[in-house]
Amino acid sequence: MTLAAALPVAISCGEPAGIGPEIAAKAWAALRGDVPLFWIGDPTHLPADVPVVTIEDPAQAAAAMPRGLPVLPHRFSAPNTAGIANPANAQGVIDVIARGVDLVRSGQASALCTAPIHKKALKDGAGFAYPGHTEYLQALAGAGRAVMMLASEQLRVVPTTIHIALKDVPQTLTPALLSETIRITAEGLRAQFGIARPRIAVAGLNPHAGEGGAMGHEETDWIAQLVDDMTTEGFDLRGPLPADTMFHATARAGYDVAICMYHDQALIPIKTLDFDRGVNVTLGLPFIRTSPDHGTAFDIAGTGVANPSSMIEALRMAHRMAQGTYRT
Ligand SMILES: NC(=O)C1=CN([C@@H]2O[C@H](COP(=O)(O)OP(=O)(O)OC[C@H]3O[C@@H](n4cnc5c(N)ncnc54)[C@H](O)[C@@H]3O)[C@@H](O)[C@H]2O)C=CC1
Ligand SMILES: NCC(=O)COP(=O)(O)O
Repeated sequence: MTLAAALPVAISCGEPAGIGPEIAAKAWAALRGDVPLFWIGDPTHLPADVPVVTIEDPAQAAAAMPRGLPVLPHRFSAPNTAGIANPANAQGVIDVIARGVDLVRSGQASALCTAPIHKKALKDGAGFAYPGHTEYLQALAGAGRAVMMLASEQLRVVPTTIHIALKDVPQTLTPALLSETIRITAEGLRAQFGIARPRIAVAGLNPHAGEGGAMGHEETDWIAQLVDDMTTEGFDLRGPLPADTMFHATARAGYDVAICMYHDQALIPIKTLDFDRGVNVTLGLPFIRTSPDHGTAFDIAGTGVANPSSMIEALRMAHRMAQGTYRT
């Protein structure tokens, strides 16, 4: 399909005080011949030297791409300062995400690629009830559970529990939650990544995967049994594996995705291996959503040094998934 004929990917602006506007503009410059896209946000938040083409309709995005970053304007009411979130802009950030979802679900955009939000700024500024995009998109979709996966060339990881305090992980982690996470992940890898029978590694919760009950009991109580039961059902599973030894190169070659028990168990290995090229993709939604793996980077916002590579990978992945051509 030609660039002009393909539906564009919608980019939500994310936190305007962060690096989101800068990496979106840099991604446009890198992808203008490859990926039709448009940015939803306030054009005054973009770096001053970015050529902007204001559009009224996503259908105008592809034709605008050679001339500048296509922008579907969404005006914010309060001033924006790089590196300092303005609470008065929090609701605008949330509204732009919802607008992007509407455009994808109404068939005007092919996928949503979200620039990073500052979770605390949204909570403090607008009482945002969700700890992240994943949970918000799940609520907007109203179609069951959404699962976070981070993917790069070297590794894919899924945190079973996501944005919760470490002390709450053991109670939140249940057989039903883990089983559902494995099912959604397997289906997502089949449908969106072209892996017919994904090889799935399941991490333990405790050091050394509990070492037979010597260092924790969740593995012997139920995780090992769940892995056995789902293997009998036909899933290609291994585990529970000690998390400290399942991410080295030889171990990684043995599976397509690692199901982890909590946020940092999953995200530390992938961000250490591939911070610049990791992509956050939400599985289980009735539409495509990707995002860079990093956050708002307030410490470098406005300085022009932000690396757009992860954003570029996220946009490429979204576009190829929408075209049905994304294969690992
Ligand atoms: N998808 C999303 O909306 C995400 C949002 N966040 C949010 O971002 C905020 C800040 O989180 P942090 O933990 O500080 O992580 P961060 O990723 O924003 O920054 C961590 C470090 O990496 C650097 N960095 C990040 N992205 C970079 C890029 N593209 N180019 C060059 N350097 C880069 C930063 O300058 C900083 O030194 C938090 O509110 C967090 O919740 C974090 C991850 C994803
Ligand atoms: N650490 C990953 C992260 O916070 C991204 O979460 P989400 O906003 O994509 O749900």
